[in-house]
Amino acid sequence: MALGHQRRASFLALAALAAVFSLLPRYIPDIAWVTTVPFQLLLDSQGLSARPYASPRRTETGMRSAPSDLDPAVAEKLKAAQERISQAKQAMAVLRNELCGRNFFSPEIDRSLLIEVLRLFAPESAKPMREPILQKELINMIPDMRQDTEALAALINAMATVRLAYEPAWQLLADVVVEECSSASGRQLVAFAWAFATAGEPRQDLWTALKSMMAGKRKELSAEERVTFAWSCAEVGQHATELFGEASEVAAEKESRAMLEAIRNLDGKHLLKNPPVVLVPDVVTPEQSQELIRLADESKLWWQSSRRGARTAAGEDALRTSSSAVLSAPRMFQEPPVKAIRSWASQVLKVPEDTVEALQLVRYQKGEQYSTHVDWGRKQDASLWLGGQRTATALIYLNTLPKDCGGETSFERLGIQVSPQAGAALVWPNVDSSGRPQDLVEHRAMPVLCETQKYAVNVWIREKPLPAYRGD
Ligand SMILES: O=C(O)CCC(=O)C(=O)O
Ligand SMILES: [Fe+2]
Repeated sequence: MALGHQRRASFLALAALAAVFSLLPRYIPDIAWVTTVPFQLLLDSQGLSARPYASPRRTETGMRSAPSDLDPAVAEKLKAAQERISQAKQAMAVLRNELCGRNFFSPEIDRSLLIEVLRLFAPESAKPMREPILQKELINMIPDMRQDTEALAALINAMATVRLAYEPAWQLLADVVVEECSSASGRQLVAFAWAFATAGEPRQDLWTALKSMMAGKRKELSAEERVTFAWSCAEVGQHATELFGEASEVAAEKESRAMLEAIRNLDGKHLLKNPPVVLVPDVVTPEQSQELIRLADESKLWWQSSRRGARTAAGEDALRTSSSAVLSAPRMFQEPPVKAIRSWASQVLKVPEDTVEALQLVRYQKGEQYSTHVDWGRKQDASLWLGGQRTATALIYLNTLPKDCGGETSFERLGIQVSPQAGAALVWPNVDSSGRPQDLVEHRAMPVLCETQKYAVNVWIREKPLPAYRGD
C-alpha cells in the first residue's frame, strides 16, 4: 500500500514534468521531441520500459534500423523518427495498460496520466508521426472497454480535455455509450455528457440515451454535477428541461442591485445616469495592452467571430465580422496583465473574481464590425447554467483609433457613441435592479474605416461564480 503511494507520488511528479515539456513544442516547434526525454522517464516509472533512452533494441518493435550507406544527416533523421514512433507506441501501451489492465493503480483510473498521454499527441508538430498510432490504438481499445464505464468516462474526459479531433473514436464511443452504458452511475453520465458537449457532438440518439439514463439517477448528483449535465445538454441544443427545468434569464435581485450601485460609484466619466454608462480611464497600461495582444497572437487564439450566435434585443442574429481570442487556458490566468484586469474588475465592481469570465479579446481590421446586439444570454444560452446571467460588461480598449477611423461603440437607444481610447474601460449593466435583462443597452461596434486595427477586451461579469475551468 505504502509502496503504491510512493510510486504514485513519484509518478505524478514525472507526469507534471512531462506536462511542462509537452507544452514546449507549441512554442518551439524545432524541439518538439524534447518531450520524449521526460516521457521516457515516465514510462520507466511505470515499469513498462526498462530500456535506456537511445535503445539499441529499437528494432525489436518491428522497425528496420537505418541502412549504413545513407547520407549521415538523413540517417540521423531516420533514426530519430524511428525513435519517436517507438516512443509513441510505448505511450499507447501506457494508455492501454492504465485503462484496460488497471493492475497498477487499480481500481482508480489516473486521469492525469491519460491527459498527459493524449496531450503528447496534441502538439501540431507531432501529428504526422503520432496520430495514426493513437488512432489505431483507440479504435482497438474502446471496444475492449465496453463494460467498464469508469474507464470509458476517464478516457472520454481525457479526449475532451486535449480536444482530440479524431472523429471515428468519438463516434465509436458514442455507440458504446448508447448501447452499453445503462449501468453507468450518475457521475459517469455527467462525465460523458460534459465530454461530448465539449466536443460539440450533436448525435440525437446519444443525447436521448444520456438523458433517459440520467432520469433514474439525478438524485445521486451534487449541485455542481446537475449544472454540468444541464449545461452539456443545452450546449448542443438538447436541453434537459424535463430533468432540470429551464435556465433563468433573470439574474438574482441582490447581485443585480449591487452591480448597478457599483457602476454608479465608478470613478470615471459618467456618460449616462440611468442606466449608468461610465468610461473609466487608465485601466490598463500600453505595455499591458501589448502583452495581452502578444499572448493571443503567440498562442494562435484568434478565430473569425461567427456571423451568427449573438443576438439583437429582438432576438435576431447579429452580424460579426471581427476576430476574437478567449484567454481561457489555466496558464493565462497566471499572466500578469490578465491577473491585473481580473482583479481590477473584481475590486471596482465589488464582485468575487470567480464571477469574471475568461477575458475575450476582439480585433477589427478595416471594414470589420459587430452589428447591434446585447451581451446578455437568452434562455437557450447554455452558459446561463454555469454562472447565471451576465450582469455587466466592461469593454477595455487596448488602442486609440485615429479620428475619422470609425470603430466606435454605439448605443443607439441611449444616444451614446464612444471612440476607442487606449486603456479606458467602458462599463455598463446588462440587467436592471430587479435582475431583468435590458434591451436598452443593445450596442454595436461601428466598422473600422482606416487601414488600422482596433483591439479591445471584453470583461464580462456573471451573477454567480463560474466553475473552475477544466480544459486547457
Ligand atoms: O468592439 C466594440 O466596440 C464592442 C464589442 C462588443 O460589443 C462585444 O464584443 O460584445
Ligand atoms: Fe457587446
